[in-house]
Amino acid sequence: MSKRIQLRQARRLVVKIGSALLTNDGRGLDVAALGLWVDQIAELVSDGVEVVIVSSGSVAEGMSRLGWTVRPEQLHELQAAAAVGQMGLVQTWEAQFKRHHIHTAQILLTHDDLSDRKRYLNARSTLRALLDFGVVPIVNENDTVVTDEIRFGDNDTLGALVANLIEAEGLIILTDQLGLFDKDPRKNPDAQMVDERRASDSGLDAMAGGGAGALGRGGMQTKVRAARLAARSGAFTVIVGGRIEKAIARLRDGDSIGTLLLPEQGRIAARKQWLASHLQTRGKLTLDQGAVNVLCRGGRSLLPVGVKSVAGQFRRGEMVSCVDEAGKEIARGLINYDADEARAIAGRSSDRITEVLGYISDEEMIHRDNMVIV
Ligand SMILES: Nc1ncnc2c1ncn2[C@@H]1O[C@H](COP(=O)(O)OP(=O)(O)O)[C@@H](O)[C@H]1O
Ligand SMILES: N[C@@H](CCC(=O)OP(=O)(O)O)C(=O)O
Repeated sequence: MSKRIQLRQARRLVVKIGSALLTNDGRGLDVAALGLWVDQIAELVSDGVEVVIVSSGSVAEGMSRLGWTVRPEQLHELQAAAAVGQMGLVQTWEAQFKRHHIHTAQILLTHDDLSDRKRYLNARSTLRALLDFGVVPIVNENDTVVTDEIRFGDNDTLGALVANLIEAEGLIILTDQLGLFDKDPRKNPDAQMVDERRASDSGLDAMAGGGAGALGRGGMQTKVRAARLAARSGAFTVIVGGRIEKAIARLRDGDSIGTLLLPEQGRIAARKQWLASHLQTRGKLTLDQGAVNVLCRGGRSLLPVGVKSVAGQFRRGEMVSCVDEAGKEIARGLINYDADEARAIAGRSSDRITEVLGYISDEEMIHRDNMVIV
């Protein structure tokens, strides 16, 4: 069997696990299965791989704890079930990772959090800090405060958005089927599994038309869509059976299990394209010659010390243009400070930011990952 290099080389991964798998098809949290995934993820972590888990199952687990056998129609009942079930989910993840002396953290997100630039940067900084500390974040939708998402949303999309957010190399979607089939295998016993495709392949849509299982929200359609979303930041997606023995460890070894959906372009090119597509700039930073030279060499962040003046009104997370003293545009990027704060720290060394602002969110005015040289 040919080996897949993508997974062997990955340093940062998102692992998304669906409701049916996590809750033993709705019978209650499958602690044994969860423990086995944790063992494999702990091995990745000790290998130096950074892992974020996107865990579904709060509604299913809440229903099971409350003794409900039929999924309620009322939104607030679903939200109540999610709140009850989330307790069990995070407790179980925490207890299982504790066996490996790994800390976990609960992150509850809504789609809005990731579309608002400022909150996007905040979520990104928190997740990055957790990963730096060797913690495994456990992400789910914040079902208490969302309305549409609990009905139409799905964690496949959330998994892809998190992969974009942390610039993961790959998204692993564990589900109750062995992978993506050319038609719904529950209804078609002759269905064939897809081994590898481009995520953009339009032929995938017809295959994934079959709807979700009783507990899941998305089915394969949302998984294919998630793969396309992940591909926008250059990440690959694997859709794979979570009940396959040692699925995660085997993927890491490069085994061709499940379906691999590939991006069109690499991560750096994809990120630059994404940044470049944010055409609207909200402000302008004029840089001194030293900063211009450093940025033009590439691969470096912009520090406040290299900024001579700040024009415009903008908020943290918005796109600004960086120009040289003659007004020629050098770079664009997502700024870490509001306009007034940027004005206050411009020209100063980063170790004075706390003294001037009373706090520090980042040492850089614009981080190199959030900047494109023009
Ligand atoms: N082409 C397909 N290949 C595989 N599964 C499919 C396909 N079309 C529809 N499905 C259905 O999608 C289900 C998985 O989606 P879902 O229930 O949302 O899972 P999860 O809880 O893992 O997100 C499978 O049980 C399967 O019946
Ligand atoms: N926040 C919800 C997500 C539901 C969901 O997306 O389920 P799935 O399709 O099984 O991943 C929950 O935890 O139940």
